[in-house]
Amino acid sequence: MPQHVFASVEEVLHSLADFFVEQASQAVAARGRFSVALSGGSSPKKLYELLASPTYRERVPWAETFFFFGDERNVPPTDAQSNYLMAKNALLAPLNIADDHVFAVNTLLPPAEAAQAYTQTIKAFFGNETAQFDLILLGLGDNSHTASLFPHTDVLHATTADVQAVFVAEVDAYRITLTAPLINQARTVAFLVFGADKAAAVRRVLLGERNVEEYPAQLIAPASGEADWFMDEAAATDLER
Ligand SMILES: O=C1O[C@H](COP(=O)(O)O)[C@@H](O)[C@H](O)[C@H]1O
Repeated sequence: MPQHVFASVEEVLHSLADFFVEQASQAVAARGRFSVALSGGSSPKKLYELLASPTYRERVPWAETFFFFGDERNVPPTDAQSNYLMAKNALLAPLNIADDHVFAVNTLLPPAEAAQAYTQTIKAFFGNETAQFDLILLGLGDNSHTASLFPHTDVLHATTADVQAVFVAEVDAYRITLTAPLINQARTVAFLVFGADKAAAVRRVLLGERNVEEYPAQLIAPASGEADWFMDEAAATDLER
């Protein structure tokens, strides 16, 4: 598992931003476009702001970049909990990304319908080819969830590469998420994790006994190779002992 561990969060973010630039350039050179699924939650906002900053904005082929979401909260796109809204404010609006390059989950539909519609959106984008994102960004919750693959939820048993709605008792809400089989089809997968509160989860997922019900992020095993982990020393600290 390639691990990129740095002392400061700033260094982690720069390393992942450089990785993003590299993946985007390679994808555009090889296939003429770059498809990326963004993560939500608390960690990626700083990455998106960095990518939109003067240091990076000229280095990414934004006109050829197409944005999807790895998971979404069941809230309107104007809600502070919305992953789409966070990405819009931090990345998409500052870069003036065209609307037809952004594929958000339609959360105005009931969750199961929103998931089905998003599956169709992804299928239509990839056409006759396998739905293989160039890059999927992921985070890790302190309970070892990633995307909206939460411990002990039905979606952990999904065998189809699609999008599903899942009721998560722990947050008392529906989430809409790419399934692990769909994530594992990606060309590259990158986790962004920082903070000491994630250290135990990092250790459980990377070094713990296999127990995907308890540690859902263990389901992530891209067919194309191993996922890259971008972490600060605080998050990686328990890997040493
Ligand atoms: O992959 C993801 O992980 C997070 C957990 O990240 P956190 O930074 O909020 O702890 C998850 O909730 C998020 O929606 C997802 O895209």
